[in-house]
Amino acid sequence: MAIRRVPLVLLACGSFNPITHQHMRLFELARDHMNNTGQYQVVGGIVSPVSDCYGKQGLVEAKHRIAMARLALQSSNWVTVDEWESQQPDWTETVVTMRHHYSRILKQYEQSPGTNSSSTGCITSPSNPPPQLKLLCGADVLDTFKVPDLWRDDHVEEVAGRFGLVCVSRGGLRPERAVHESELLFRHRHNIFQVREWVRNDISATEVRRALRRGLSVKYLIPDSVIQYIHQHNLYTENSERKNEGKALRPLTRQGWQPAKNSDGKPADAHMPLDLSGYWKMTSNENFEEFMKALGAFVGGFTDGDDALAHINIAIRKIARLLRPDKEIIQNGDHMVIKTLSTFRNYNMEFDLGKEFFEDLAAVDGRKCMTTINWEGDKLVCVQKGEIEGRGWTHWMEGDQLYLPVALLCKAKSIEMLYSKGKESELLMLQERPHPPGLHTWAVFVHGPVSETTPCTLPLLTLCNIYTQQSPAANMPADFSGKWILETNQKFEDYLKALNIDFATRKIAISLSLAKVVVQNADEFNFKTLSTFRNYNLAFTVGVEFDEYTKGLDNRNVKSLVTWEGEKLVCTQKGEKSNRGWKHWLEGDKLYLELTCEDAVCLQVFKRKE
Ligand SMILES: Nc1ncnc2c1ncn2[C@@H]1O[C@H](COP(=O)(O)OP(=O)(O)OP(=O)(O)O)[C@@H](O)[C@H]1O
Ligand SMILES: NC(=O)c1ccc[n+]([C@@H]2O[C@H](COP(=O)(O)O)[C@@H](O)[C@H]2O)c1
Repeated sequence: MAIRRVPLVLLACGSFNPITHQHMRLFELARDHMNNTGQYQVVGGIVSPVSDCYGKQGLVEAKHRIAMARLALQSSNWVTVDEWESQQPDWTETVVTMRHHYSRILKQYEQSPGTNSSSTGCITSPSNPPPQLKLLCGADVLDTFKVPDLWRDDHVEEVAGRFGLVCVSRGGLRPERAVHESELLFRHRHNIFQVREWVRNDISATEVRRALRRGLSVKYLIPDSVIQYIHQHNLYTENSERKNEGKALRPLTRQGWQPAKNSDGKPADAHMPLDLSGYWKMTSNENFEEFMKALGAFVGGFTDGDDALAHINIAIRKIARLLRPDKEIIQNGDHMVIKTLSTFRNYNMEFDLGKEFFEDLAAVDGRKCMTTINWEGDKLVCVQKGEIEGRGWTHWMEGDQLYLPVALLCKAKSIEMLYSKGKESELLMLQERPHPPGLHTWAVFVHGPVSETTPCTLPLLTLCNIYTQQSPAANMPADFSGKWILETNQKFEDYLKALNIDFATRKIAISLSLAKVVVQNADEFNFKTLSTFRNYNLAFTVGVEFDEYTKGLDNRNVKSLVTWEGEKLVCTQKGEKSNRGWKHWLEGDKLYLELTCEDAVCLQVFKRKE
C-alpha cells in the first residue's frame, strides 16, 4: 500500500521590505527538502508580511510590501501572499498568525470531499491525512528566539512543538547550532527541519534598501516588476529609512521589560516585587552602641565573660560608632549584591535568590551560616542557619528611605542577662512597628519559632538605621546614579559593524532591551549594562587610566581613560580601533550615551526607571 504523505503548507513571516529573490528561493529549497523526506507533500506556501506596527527601522507601508510580494510571486503557482497579518490593528505574534492560518487550512480540509466526521468528532479522510502547517524561516530567526523579551517561551514551544519549523541556512549561519544550544529547540529537534541552501545567497532586504538609497542597481537581486514598483512609488529613500529609527520593536514593548527567569522557569518578577537597587546613605543610627554591646556579648558568649574580649569589643564599638556605613544594592533579577560600606570595614553579600550559600559573618560576629534569601510577598526574607537558632532578617521598603531595625535573638547562656524572655506576639509587634511616613523601610529581624516553651530569648533593644537613597556624587558635575532603561538606540548596528561584530550577534544585539545600573561614589563609578542575554560591567575612577577588556562585546583589550568635560563623562578607548570611546551626559531626566568607533556614531537614550 502506498504511504500517504502529510500535506504540508509552509508559512513565511517577515518584513519583506522589499521581497527578494532569496525569500522566494526559501520556498523552493524547503519544498524540495520536505518532499524528499518522503513523509510530506508540500501543497502550498504563504508569504505573510508583518504589520506596520512592528516598528522595524525603514519599514514601508504594508500595502506596498504586499503589492511588491504579489508582483514577485506572480511567477509562482504554489506560493501566495496573505494580508491578514498585515491588516491587524497591532503587531501579531507569529504563533497567533500560525493559529489563524492553521484553523483556516483545517476548515478547508474538513470541507473537502471524502472527509468524514467520526463519532468522536475527529475529522478523518480515507484519502488525505490532515494537513500540517510549518513556519518557514532563515537560520537567523532561530537565534532571535533567545533574545530576551522578544519571544515568549510558550510561543516558541508552540511554534516548534505543535507546528514545527523548516529552517534554511543563511550565509554562514547554520540552524543546527541554535538547535543544539537551546534546550527547548533541542527537545523539538525532530520537528525542526534544517535545509542547507546549495548556492549560498547572503542577500538581505536591508542591503537592497541601502543600494536603492545610494542609487545603485538592484537588478537580479529582486524581480524587475518590484524594481519598477519601487521607482513608481519612490519607496526607499533616506527619509523612509528614518522611519522607526531608534524605536524598540513592538514585541519588546508588548512583552515589556521582563526580568530574568528563575531556575524554576517562572518569570523572576513573580518573586521580585521591589527593586532595591541604588546607593543608600545612612542618615540615622539609633541604639547603635547598645546593639554593638549585644553583638559583643554574642562574641563574648564563646568565652563567657572574657575581659580582654570585652575590651576589644569596647574598642570596636567606639570606632564603629563613628562610622556611618553606606549601602549599595545591585539587584539584577534573581541575583543581588548588598554592600555595606564604611572606611573601617566593608561587608559584601552576593547571592542568588532561593539558593543556599555559605555566609562568613567574620566581619559581623565571627560566625558562619548557611544562608538562603528569598521573596515572601514583598518582603526579602533571609534565613541564616547556624549556631544561633532562628537567625535571619527581613527587608522591605516604602517611600524613598531605608529603615533598618535589627533585633537579636540568641540562646547563648551568657547573654540571657541582657535580654528578657519574650513571646511571639512581642516579636510580631517588633516587626510591625510603625514607620515614619514616606520612608523606605528595611527591617532586619530575627524570625523563627519563638514561644514561652523554647529557651529562646528576645532582645530588649533594636538597632534602627535609617538610610536615604542618595547619590554619593552630590558635588560632581553630574550624577548618573540610578537605574536606566533604554528608550532609543540610533545607529547601533553601524557601531557594531565598525567593531566587526558578526551578522547574527548584531541581529540579536539590536533587538535587546537594555538597562543600566550606575553607582557613582564621588569620582568612582560602577556602570552595569544589563540584558538577560549578556551583562557588561565597568568600574573605573575618573582620571585614572585602566585596562579594559570588552568581554562579550568585541572581546578586545583597550586602554581606557574617563574624564569630565564640563558635565559630560568622556571616555577614550585606545586600542586596535581608531576614534573609539563614549560620552555620557544627562538632559532632563534622560541619560544620553554616545558610542563612537571609527566613523560610526551611535546615540542611546535611557529613561530613569522609577
Ligand atoms: N538570504 C537569506 N537566506 C536565508 N533566509 C533569509 C534570507 N533573507 C531573508 N531570509 C528569511 O526570510 C524571512 C523574512 O525575512 P525578512 O523579511 O526579515 O528579510 P531580511 O532580509 O532578513 O530583512 P532585513 O534585512 O530587513 O532584516 C526570515 O525568515 C529570514 O530569515
Ligand atoms: N514573539 C514573536 O512572535 C515574534 C518576535 C519577533 C519577531 N517575530 C516575527 O518574526 C519576523 C521577523 O521579521 P524580521 O526579520 O523582518 O524582523 C516577523 O514576522 C515578526 O513578526 C515574532
